[in-house]
Amino acid sequence: MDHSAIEVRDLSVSYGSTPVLVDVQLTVPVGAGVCVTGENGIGKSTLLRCISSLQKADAGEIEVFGGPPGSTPEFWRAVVTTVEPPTWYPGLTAREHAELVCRAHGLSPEDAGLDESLERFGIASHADAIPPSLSSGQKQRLTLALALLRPSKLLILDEPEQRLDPDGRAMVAGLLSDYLAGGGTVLMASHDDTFAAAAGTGLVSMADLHAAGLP
Ligand SMILES: Nc1ncnc2c1ncn2[C@@H]1O[C@H](COP(=O)(O)OP(=O)(O)OP(=O)(O)O)[C@@H](O)[C@H]1O
Repeated sequence: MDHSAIEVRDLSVSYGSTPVLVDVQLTVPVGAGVCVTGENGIGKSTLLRCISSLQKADAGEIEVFGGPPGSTPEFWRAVVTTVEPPTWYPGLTAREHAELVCRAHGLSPEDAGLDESLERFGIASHADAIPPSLSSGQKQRLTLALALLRPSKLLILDEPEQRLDPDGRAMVAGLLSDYLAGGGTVLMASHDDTFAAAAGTGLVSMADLHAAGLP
């Protein structure tokens, strides 16, 4: 049966008595790139967390590739989310983190292009450092390198451009554009319209996702 990559219907989330998402609707077809935009605090991360199954909504339905998010190993094989800040394994280097990601997905580091990836992301010279010792931008580069090193069908990225320098933003945008060209689906939140356009994603305003206007 054909289904969308993401289908969100009537999603509502409140923090205490404060509604953040009210009857939010969103459809992301397979192979599409969507960038959710909007002011700080409007609920972009909350939406991405719910779609990633990292947060329960108060009401509404979410389907990812036709099923409930987060409930099966198939979901986690298909979906990469960087919505939650990464946790690093104590004492493992950046390269060893990348090796783990490859092997967990049945790939040899050579076949996955680990060295090329570390090179492309500008972290090859820090491959033997542990991630907590990297700068914030280098940590973000490593996070995205790990996200793209493994096979997937859907990327859910919360402000992937944050902390990246202009060259880094252009490089990541190019890789996301390639990911879409290869048939992958991207849902991200961003404050950088230029980055979103370079990545090949279409802009969707968070305010417009509320069926009855903003809460
Ligand atoms: N765990 C929480 N407890 C209480 N309030 C929260 C919690 N998480 C988020 N909020 C509030 O919900 C609103 C939406 O937050 P969210 O992080 O989803 O917004 P955002 O659009 O991603 O913002 P930004 O552009 O700053 O990243 C904000 O007002 C925020 O303070």
